[in-house]
Amino acid sequence: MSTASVTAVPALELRGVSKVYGRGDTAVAALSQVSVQLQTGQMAGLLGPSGAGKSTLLMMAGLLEEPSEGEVWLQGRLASGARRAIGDPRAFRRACIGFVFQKPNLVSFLTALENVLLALEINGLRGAPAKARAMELLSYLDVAHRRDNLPSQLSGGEQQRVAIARALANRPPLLLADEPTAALDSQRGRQVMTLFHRVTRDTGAAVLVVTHDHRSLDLFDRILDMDDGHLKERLLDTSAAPSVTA
Ligand SMILES: Nc1ncnc2c1ncn2[C@@H]1O[C@H](COP(=O)(O)OP(=O)(O)OP(=O)(O)O)[C@@H](O)[C@H]1O
Repeated sequence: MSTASVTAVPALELRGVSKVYGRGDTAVAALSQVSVQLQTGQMAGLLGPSGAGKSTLLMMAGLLEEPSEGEVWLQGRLASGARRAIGDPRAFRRACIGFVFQKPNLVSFLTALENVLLALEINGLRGAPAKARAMELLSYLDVAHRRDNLPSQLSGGEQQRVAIARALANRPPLLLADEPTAALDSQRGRQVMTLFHRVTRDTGAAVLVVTHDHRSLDLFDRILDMDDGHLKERLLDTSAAPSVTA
């Protein structure tokens, strides 16, 4: 048997990524030479003060913006710039990246179930298989009993659970979340963060979460600290297991 080690392809890799907004005197260096890898099955927290560049990093990782310099690689393929090897970035994004934002942004006139079905339909899944998949997701996120309710009839935590179900609809290998618990009280925030932890373990997705919530840091495999556009990995004490029963 070969003893050669197999190197896993990172779900996400930034290579020397910089982002400058504007020009001349008004130019803002939002990201400066950021290099980082995120493996499948890892949950990483992205922390830092306001204006540090966290959302900008997420935008690059999610192909919502192009870097000024450097490269974004997704699942081992160059995903940024003119030489990108992923085809249409919008189609790739729809199929391979799930997004969760601070506000759930559910479609207000569709029920919880219909919101998840919409995400499936956009990727070509309809009818009974789509309904089965949507119900599976709503059950997984403990909101199946609210499937026929409109977003306005759901609590903030329930809406965020539906938004996570929607983000997971197409089994994306990468999930990006920008302050998903900022609008929730600490208990509901912990519950939502615990769900991300569960998703990472159950689906093997790589999960990157921008957060200011220091109370849930025990749930993360890695902490990435951003300051003034620079990224630094925090050394963690891995001896303490997280409590995920919240
Ligand atoms: N579209 C833009 N045009 C110009 N400047 C921008 C733009 N987007 C972000 N910036 C600037 O880039 C820097 C980083 O912003 P970013 O939103 O990434 O920070 P952040 O860490 O996510 O902050 P917060 O925690 O407040 O959301 C800030 O100085 C911001 O003002």
